[in-house]
Amino acid sequence: MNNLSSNQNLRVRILFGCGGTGGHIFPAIALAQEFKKLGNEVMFIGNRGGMEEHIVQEEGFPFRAIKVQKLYRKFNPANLLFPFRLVSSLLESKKIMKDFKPDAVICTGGFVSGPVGLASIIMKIPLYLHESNSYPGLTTKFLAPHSRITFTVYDKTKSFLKKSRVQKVGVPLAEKKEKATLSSLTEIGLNPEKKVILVTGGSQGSQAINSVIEKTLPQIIKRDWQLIWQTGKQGYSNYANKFSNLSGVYIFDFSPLLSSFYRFATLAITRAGAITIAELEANAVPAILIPLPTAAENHQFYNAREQEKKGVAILLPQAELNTQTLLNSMDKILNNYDFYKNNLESLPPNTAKQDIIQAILKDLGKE
Ligand SMILES: CC(=O)N[C@H]1[C@@H](OP(=O)(O)OP(=O)(O)OC[C@H]2O[C@@H](n3ccc(=O)[nH]c3=O)[C@H](O)[C@@H]2O)O[C@H](CO)[C@@H](O)[C@@H]1O
Repeated sequence: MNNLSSNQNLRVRILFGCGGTGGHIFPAIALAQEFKKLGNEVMFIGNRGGMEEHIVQEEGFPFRAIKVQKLYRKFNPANLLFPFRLVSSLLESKKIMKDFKPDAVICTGGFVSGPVGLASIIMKIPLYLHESNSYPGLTTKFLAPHSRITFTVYDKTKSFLKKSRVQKVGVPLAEKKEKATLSSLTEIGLNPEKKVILVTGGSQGSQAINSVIEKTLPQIIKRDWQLIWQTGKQGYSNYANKFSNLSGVYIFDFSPLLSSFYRFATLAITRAGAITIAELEANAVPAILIPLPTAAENHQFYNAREQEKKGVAILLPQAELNTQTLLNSMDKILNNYDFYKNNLESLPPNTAKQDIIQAILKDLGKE
């Protein structure tokens, strides 16, 4: 057998099911990029109208939309539609699988993972899961007993997935599209000589963080610090109207350039989403983490607590968040900057993508 035909035998077709928030979509994008580089074929299923629809297609991957109904944890009239939508989205997923004929299905969370994972179980297609959070989401808990491997990030997660084969790997980080020219802060109107505070509320932005940043802005400017500020879509035009012409402030709703901004950040003020935390580590950026209090089972708090224990971040609960506590936390990091930087730089490298792909190919007998 020549090399080409033997490689063709090793190629696999991978179908991803993910959606809802960037935190569920980007780990799948990361794996898809890597699988594709190795010559494999990939496809995505996501919710029609969900943020995955444009993110996945912007990344150049084939995308098929299904219509899914989220099952809310608390009573919500929309839950009445759930059984009907589950059946129809399951049939839609099965149809896509019959056409695409995947060797494996990978679900990285979000309610769209439910019907996609379920269809793969019914069709006996090997299912793999990735859970970025310390406390697993509903779909992960439901699907995990049927997955070949459930990949996790935190030690604690295993205790919630007792009937599953679990492998701890970390968060696969996507290669974000870079504007090749963003090589200096001057390109976004900032001064490379001055300190830069990066504010990001995760893929959807954070109103609580935005509001305290607005109040703290005069002090930030007085101290001659600069601000790269992601507001999220909600409230963006209001903040942009007020502050986009202010010297030392670069404001945006959502940007594919976030990875560039990490590179220029002296410190960051963020929620405690799993992907944001992994990106902060990869870019060695000390952070003030303000966990989203309504996150399922308070998982962002536990994420942030782990980071504080490692000496790479400060946990600032939202209930204590105000201009003074924020400025105190910034000062604490800036006054002990070497401590935080050294701890970040001593972390082991993130090899989650490679580890997951190796484990899946081995499990499929394609190594
Ligand atoms: C509200 C909510 O349920 N949040 C959850 C969601 O967070 P969320 O979707 O906000 O995810 P993360 O904060 O973990 O990551 C945000 C992602 O969006 C990207 N980004 C953000 C802003 C921007 O302008 N450009 C950009 O590309 C970041 O680089 C990152 O890759 O999923 C995470 C992983 O399951 C969970 O830990 C969070 O608790």
